[in-house]
Amino acid sequence: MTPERQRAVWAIYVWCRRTDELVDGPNASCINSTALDRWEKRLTDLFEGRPFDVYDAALSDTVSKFPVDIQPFKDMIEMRLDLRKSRNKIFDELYLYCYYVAGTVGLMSVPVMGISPDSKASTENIYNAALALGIANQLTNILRDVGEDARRGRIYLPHDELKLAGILEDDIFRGIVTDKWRNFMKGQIKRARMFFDEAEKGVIELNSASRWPVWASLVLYRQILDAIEANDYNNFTKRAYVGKAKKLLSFPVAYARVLVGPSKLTGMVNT
Ligand SMILES: CC(C)=CCC/C(C)=C/CC/C(C)=C/CC/C(C)=C/COP(=O)(O)OP(=O)(O)O
Repeated sequence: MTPERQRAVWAIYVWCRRTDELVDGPNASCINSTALDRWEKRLTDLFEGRPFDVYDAALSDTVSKFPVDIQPFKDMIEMRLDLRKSRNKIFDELYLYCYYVAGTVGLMSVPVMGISPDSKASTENIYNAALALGIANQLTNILRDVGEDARRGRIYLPHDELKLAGILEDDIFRGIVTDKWRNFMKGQIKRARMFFDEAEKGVIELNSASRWPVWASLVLYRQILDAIEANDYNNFTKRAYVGKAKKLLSFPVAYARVLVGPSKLTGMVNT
């Protein structure tokens, strides 16, 4: 990415990381809605060019250079307290959680990545693809960390789908890979891949300088799903990850994939 875009992505990352630490970090129990109101006030101040500290100033700089919208940042703050729960009854609840923790990051990123001047796609479709990548990444993150989250007393997977698959919470806490678990995980992985497919349609519509890093990140994160399958769905005690060799191989493949622009590839048809 261009140095300016790199700095902008770092500034967004740092703000998201600080927000995540506030709400989900080691001292989250001391953070109440008043504290989050103060954090949101700092956000509106930095968007208006009045940053509080050097990190806020980095995001102020980004806001002054790219048409970044404040709403996804507010969304990431607004709902975090309500969503800080350790269970999801249905997928809609899990989806909402993924939107606020990761979908928002996709929406924050599009103005920095830039849309190709050759793109024929609607802005809405491109933002939907960015949202889908955030959701896909977060779902993958959740499927990778089932054992780790369970050890923290958290089961993000939809309760109704677990019940339908005949899986009890205790089965997850015990961490035994059964055929029921394998079948359940196959469905979860299939759904996560659907969101990656949705995201793919939008990558090619981005500015040429941004396509490769975004595509590479999509390919790399999606390969975590392959690693879970390769581990025979044991995401209880085995951490699925993409090895260095496979990662390195992914970069030239990703580069070749995005060399052509939206005008030549069947990117996103205006629907
Ligand atoms: C596709 C189009 C049109 C644009 C791209 C838009 C982008 C860049 C989307 C990506 C959004 C993104 C990076 C979301 C964050 C996903 C995620 C799982 C974050 C978790 O981060 P960590 O908490 O550091 O992960 P670990 O759990 O591995 O520590």
